[in-house]
Amino acid sequence: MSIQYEVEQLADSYGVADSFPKDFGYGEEEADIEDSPAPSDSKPRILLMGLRRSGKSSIQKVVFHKMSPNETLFLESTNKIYKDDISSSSFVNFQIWDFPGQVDFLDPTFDYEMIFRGTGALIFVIDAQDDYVEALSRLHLTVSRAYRVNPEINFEVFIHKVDGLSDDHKIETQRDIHQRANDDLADASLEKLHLSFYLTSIYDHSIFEAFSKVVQKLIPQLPTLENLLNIFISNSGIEKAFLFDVVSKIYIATDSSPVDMQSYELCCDMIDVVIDVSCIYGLREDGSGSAYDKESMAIIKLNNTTVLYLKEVTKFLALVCILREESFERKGLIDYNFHCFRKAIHEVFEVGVTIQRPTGSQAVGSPCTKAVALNGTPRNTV
Ligand SMILES: Nc1nc2c(ncn2[C@@H]2O[C@H](COP(=O)(O)OP(=O)(O)OP(=O)(O)O)[C@@H](O)[C@H]2O)c(=O)[nH]1
Repeated sequence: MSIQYEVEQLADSYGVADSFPKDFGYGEEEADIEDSPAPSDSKPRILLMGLRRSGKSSIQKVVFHKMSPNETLFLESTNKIYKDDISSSSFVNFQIWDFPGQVDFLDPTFDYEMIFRGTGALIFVIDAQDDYVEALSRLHLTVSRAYRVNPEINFEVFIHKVDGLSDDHKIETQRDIHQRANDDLADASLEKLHLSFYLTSIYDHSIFEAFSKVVQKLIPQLPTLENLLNIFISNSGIEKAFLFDVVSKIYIATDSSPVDMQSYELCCDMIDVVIDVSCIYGLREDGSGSAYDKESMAIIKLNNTTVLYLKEVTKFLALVCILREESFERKGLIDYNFHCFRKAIHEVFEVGVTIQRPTGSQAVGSPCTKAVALNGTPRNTV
């Protein structure tokens, strides 16, 4: 498909400190930000668990560190818990803990009570290209332990590496894993424990889509965001709108019309184009400046009368819309509605920050640890 694009004023300045370094600002292990509301260990966390070589580290590297899928072939096995704090450059203020495959619950040094108590979501990764009998028994052991400690955890199962399977085989594998995992829970009288299943691969957008759904469940403001998006698109003649965390390309909310993978992929690709072009042409001569800032916006006109429209919402968030060319003729109206939408989003997250502030760090184990803290609005820009 040939693409004609205009990228306007991609970057001006957010200051050197806010510029995107090569990995878009993600720190390595446990990089804590100075004005972080909670000490790094009490931040809500997402756990990545599963058997050895199931693909846990690859998922984390591809989604949050821009590693290309082929490079994951050279990843070494993880042999201790790897804590990745992604709050300094992402909207979502959480930690991801990547576990080594062989976590032993009987090991007295493994304080699983402490770990599960502060957990928002537990992602269990199953290698769909391998025999998954052992993975299923490990899944059962892990989720039943975790549920006893903290029934508030969202349990997510990634049936991973499905790029190697045919479409029929994918459906059959998902059905089989779903059936067996739930039978095991029923046998243990744990019917209330709900597992969600996703077919994923790092070689396409499915891993970003699945991670988006996991993160969305942890955002308390989700219904408000969806509502705002619905109002915005219905008053602007827009077909679909996604609110993206720019760095990870996770969408944290969309309007209530169904998501089709193609639209999502198109929007992800647009973010890549904007950031890449901006990194080349948007920085100052001395290389300072930021690839994404308040001025960031882009319009891409496709040759099938579809228009993609991207605009900055906050330091970490962008709105990407899909609309028809004829609707785009009323750009003034869209921009006015966007202005109101942006203001509302800032208000939603300002309230969130104000509510979080008096309590300071969240008490580990309190019900609110399920919800991720959000970097929705930069405090000094509203
Ligand atoms: N085909 C395919 N291979 C994948 C996918 N994800 C990961 N892999 C490969 O699986 C292998 C193991 O990946 P890792 O990410 O190291 O697995 P891990 O679960 O972190 O392993 P441990 O650190 O030993 O627990 C690597 O060779 C990856 O390239 C996928 O979606 N599809």
